[in-house]
Amino acid sequence: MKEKVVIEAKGINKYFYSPVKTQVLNEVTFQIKRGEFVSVMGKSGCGKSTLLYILSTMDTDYDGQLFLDEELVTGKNQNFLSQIRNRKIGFVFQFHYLLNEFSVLENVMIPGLKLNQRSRDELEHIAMEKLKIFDMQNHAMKKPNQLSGGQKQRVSIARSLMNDPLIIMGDEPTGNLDKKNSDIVFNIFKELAEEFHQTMLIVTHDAEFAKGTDRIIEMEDGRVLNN
Ligand SMILES: Nc1ncnc2c1ncn2[C@@H]1O[C@H](COP(=O)(O)OP(=O)(O)OP(=O)(O)O)[C@@H](O)[C@H]1O
Repeated sequence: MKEKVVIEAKGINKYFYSPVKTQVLNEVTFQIKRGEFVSVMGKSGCGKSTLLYILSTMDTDYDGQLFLDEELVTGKNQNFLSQIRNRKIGFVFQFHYLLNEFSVLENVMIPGLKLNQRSRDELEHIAMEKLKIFDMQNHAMKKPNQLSGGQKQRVSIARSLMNDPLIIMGDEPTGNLDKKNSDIVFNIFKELAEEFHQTMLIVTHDAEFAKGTDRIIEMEDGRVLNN
């Protein structure tokens, strides 16, 4: 069976204008198919985060075309784009952005509230199921600041799964962790790839992490070297 193309970037160019016009992405073109676990690597400043902002529809100021789930998203209005983000994309960042005033369970539920369709009971049930995947159900009632760094990152990944996203995008998800916790987090991503066929695009400096993914997109000076 031919796998669906989940992300397609076609000739993406991006410029920043301060202090002078500088091209930071140069004809970026690639496809990611369903179930692929892909990492993006390249030296600091080569454009990885800039690319991720565009792919996640947060930055709309670029030339070229972006298709998500075989639908053109370039040029669509903010309302449409926020729907796409909430329904189709799960985010995992270097710093977890969990909210300390809410419990672990409530933090995982937050992306679910944005879809506005399910009752609180349903959302709690789904969030608990997501925590169970990572063996974090016994921490559900704690506050994030009562968890270790690795546990916080597991909660962030559980949160990214809340709306069963088509794709998970990560920006340095192991960047702030020691070796032991990086390995734990990598194994979680690997499990999502193998057991759930989850499509994932992860920006990383961690060569060991990247080696374990299905494919590495290498960037240099705003270009993709291998597509
Ligand atoms: N808002 C901005 N205005 C001007 N230049 C910017 C802006 N944001 C990023 N840049 C420049 O664009 C280039 C790409 O930055 P980007 O953050 O995408 O790199 P990166 O590969 O993610 O780097 P790192 O690995 O250090 O996070 C860099 O030269 C950076 O200085």
